[in-house]
This record gives sequence, structure tokens and C-alpha cells, in this order.
Amino acid sequence: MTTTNLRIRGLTKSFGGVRALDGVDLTVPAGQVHALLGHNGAGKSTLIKCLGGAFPPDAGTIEVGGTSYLRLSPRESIAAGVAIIFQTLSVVDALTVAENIFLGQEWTRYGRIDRRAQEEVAAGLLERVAARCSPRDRVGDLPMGQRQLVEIAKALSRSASVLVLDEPTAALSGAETDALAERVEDLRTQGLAIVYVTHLLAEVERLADAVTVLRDGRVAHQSTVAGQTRAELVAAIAGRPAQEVRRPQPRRTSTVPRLVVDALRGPGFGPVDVTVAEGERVGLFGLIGSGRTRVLETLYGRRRATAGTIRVGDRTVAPARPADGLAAGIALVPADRRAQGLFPSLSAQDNTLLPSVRPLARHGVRALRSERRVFEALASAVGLRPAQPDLPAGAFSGGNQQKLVLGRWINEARHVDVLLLDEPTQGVDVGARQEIYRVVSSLAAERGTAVLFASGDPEEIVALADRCLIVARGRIVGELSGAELTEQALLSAVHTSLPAEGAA
Ligand SMILES: Nc1ncnc2c1ncn2[C@@H]1O[C@H](COP(=O)(O)OP(=O)(O)OP(=O)(O)O)[C@@H](O)[C@H]1O
Repeated sequence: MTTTNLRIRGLTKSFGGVRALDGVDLTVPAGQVHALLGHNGAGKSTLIKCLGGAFPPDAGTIEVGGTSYLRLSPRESIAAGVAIIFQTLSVVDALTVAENIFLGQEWTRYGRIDRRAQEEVAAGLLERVAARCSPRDRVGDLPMGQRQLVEIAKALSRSASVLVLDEPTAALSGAETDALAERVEDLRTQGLAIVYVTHLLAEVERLADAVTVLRDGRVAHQSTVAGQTRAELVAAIAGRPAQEVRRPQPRRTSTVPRLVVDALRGPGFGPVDVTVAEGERVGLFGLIGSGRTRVLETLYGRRRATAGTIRVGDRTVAPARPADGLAAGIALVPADRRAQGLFPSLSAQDNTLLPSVRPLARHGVRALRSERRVFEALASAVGLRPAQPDLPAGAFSGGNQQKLVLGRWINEARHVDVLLLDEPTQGVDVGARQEIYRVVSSLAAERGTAVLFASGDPEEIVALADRCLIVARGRIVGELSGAELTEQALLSAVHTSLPAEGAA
């Protein structure tokens, strides 16, 4: 008989006027990987936060291991056997692996922490998750994939029976992603009930047994994964039939160079040569740690170049700070948009239009009506939910916060010569992804903006780039364009170069 580790019934939660969850049912038996999908703002994070005790639900029950709760405190959630691995991990960098695992549940002997016993047990737990680190390593020195395994080992030390993984591969390299998939497989075999939150359908197909799609706080679809097509899942997420993902028609781009980078070097990369013509969209494809992010940050002035030249049009620029990059007509949308670009207490509209307020103003007075019009056009283009201009940015879901920061640079009131995008659609749902590609492409086509973007997702490169440069070990090691630019060609190009670990 299969035991049911997690049974959620009628879960409901509102924030002000927004029904984030509306009568959600979800059952996950022991030994099942259950994928949780949904558009940005569908309610996925709210559901896992109710489960983890961060929010009290308004109605419904959460049953874990046979005990039913109307609400859980964070402590009760852990005691009941729930472990949630959030994207921003909760491990403490300054502590060792063993200290992290036993934080808050230290083993003591004669009133002192028994380090040796902790390290011995930690070693066993690390083995169970096939981690390659030692109990005495400092967590801050470990690559992201290992830190995540430490957190999973910590969950096992607390005898978790329900493991929730929130977009766990977002910050992992290809090799780390494969290793995590194997761990998920093992933990399923060991009888955990696993809830796996993701936007990536390939992960669902690879790992999950069952899938639930949330749409606007309700269950829009629930089934086993076997026999389910991608088109059916996309339709359930978006609430309309799937649009075919098509590679844009090859366009004749201008040959006038807009961005010319010559022998650029900086810590961890170089020399790098890149030319982007007016209206051209060039992808930088590489694994995490390849140096792709460093190149973009150096062009923008967030990092200092140690050698080389950068030209925008016919001007030579040497950005030492982001303000210099902006003054030279270069904008960067960082990958970690929430930490690096969002003002949580300002309204959605102010967040997107802040840099445009001056261009829109007439005679020094803010053009409020134009601001609203530009915001509304943008909100509909990127599928912002809810499309409320006055709501504080901090009240939007993670993916919608991404769209707000992205929208700052891709709205019609803001002109930049060179647009740099780091992982433009990470955390963004499948429906909005296509819209973002369309908006970026029309900026390039209509205004001649030179677009240089970094991505680790071959599908994204193929959907958005006219031409792609392969980055490995801080250098450009190949180039693909036209008919050669396919997902398969990208993957084989990157895997023939040595993978690097660590953050980009
Ligand atoms: N603290 C909050 N205050 C107000 N509204 C909130 C709050 N947290 C979430 N919401 C709203 O609840 C809804 C569901 O958000 P939630 O974060 O659960 O979505 P999600 O499915 O996790 O999205 P994403 O894929 O973007 O992470 C959204 O409309 C969001 O704006």
C-alpha cells in the first residue's frame, strides 16, 4: 500500500484583493516526484510558503504524514517532516558543512558541541546525497550544487518526509543539474514525497511522475506525466492553446557595427572580441562559470576591464561604473534582477519607468498620462500579472518582478544603443517568454538597438539570436549562425569545451 506523505485540501489564501490560492487540492504519495507548474503569479510560491509555515492559509487543510493542520508555524512544519529548499539557500557561508547541518539541533556532550559526532553523522548524510564535500569544508567555499546538497542533507537529518525543491536548477551548471537529477531519483526511491517547482518542461519530463498546473490560484490541470504532451502542459499553463515556438525568420541585419569589443580582458576572462551590428541580436552561450556574465558586467562598468577597448558607434568608451555604461548608451539587465535592480517599496510603474521619467517629462514636469500609457503597453506586452501600476513591486511574484526590471529597458520610452541581457527569461513562465523575445526583437529591428545576451538555455539562444558566440573558460571558442544555429549544435559545441564550476 502506498502511503500518502502530503495531502493538501481546499487551500485558499488571499493578499488584499488578490486570491493567490483558491481551493487547491494536491496529493503526493511517498516515492513520488510531483512537478508544480504555473505562470508567474499562479500561486506556486504561496502554496509552498503555506506549507512551510511562512503564511497562514485562509482556509483548507494540510496533512503531513497522517496529521492534519489548519495552519503550521515554521517550527511545526519542520517537525511534521516538511523541508523546503528555496532558490536562495538558507545555509550559512561562514560555517562548516557539519555546523550547517546541525544548526539549531546541535549535538552536545558535557555541555559542549560534540563536533566529532556531528562530523561523523554529517559524513553519512553527505554520502546519502552523494555530495563531494567534506563535513569540515566551509560552505562559502563550495560551488552552488554542493551547497544545495548540504541543505538537502540537513533536511534528511531532520527526517523530512516531504521535500520541496523551488526551481532548484536555476543557479546550477549543466553537470550540477545532472547530479541533482540523480539525487532526486535516489530520494524518490528512499520514499520521500517530492514537490518540484519549475518552469522547465524538460525537467518535468525527465524527473516527475505526476504534475499539477496552477493557473490564477486554481488547479488547472492534474495528471500523471506519462502520456502528457508538452503542448497540453503549455496550454494548461497559459490557459490557451500552445503557440508554436518558431525560430524567427533570418533577417538581414545592418553591417554597421554598433558595439565593437576588441581584446577585452578582465579577472577570469579574455581576451574577448565581439562585434554587434545595428539591430543585431547576438547570444553568448556558455555554462555557469564560463565567464559570460563577467563579459557583460565589464561592458556595462560593473567590473573593471584590465585591457582592451570598447566602442559604441564611433565613440571609444571605458566604463568604470554602471553610470558610465549608461551615459555611453549601454544598459544591462542583470540575471539576479530582484537583488540588483528592484525597488520593492516603489510602485510597479515607477520601477519600470524610473529611468524614462526624464525623457517622458515635458518642460520639467512628469508626463503622468504618457507614463501610464507606456506602462500599460509594456505590462500587456510582457504579460505582467496583476497589471496594476500602483502595486508595490515587492508584492509581485518572483517572475513578475523579473518582468518589471526587464521592462525598464525594453519599453518604448527608453532608448539605448546597446542592450545587454543576462539570462533574459530565467524564472519567467513559458507564455511570457515568447512575448519578451518579440519585444526585444522589435527593439532591434525598429530602432537598431544592438542586443548582446547571455544564456545557458539552447532553446532561448535559438529563439532569440541572429548569431551566437560560444563562451568557455573566459574566451570565445566558437560561433554559430544561420542554419547552423541549432540546439544540438550548441550543446555539442559547449560540451566539447571543458566545463567550469562555480559562479559566472
Ligand atoms: N506578500 C504578498 N503581498 C501581496 N501579494 C502577494 C504577496 N505574495 C504573493 N502575492 C500575490 O499572490 C499571487 C501569487 O504569487 P506567487 O508568488 O505565489 O506566484 P508564483 O506562482 O510563485 O510565481 P513565480 O513563477 O513568478 O514565482 C500573485 O498575484 C502575487 O502578486
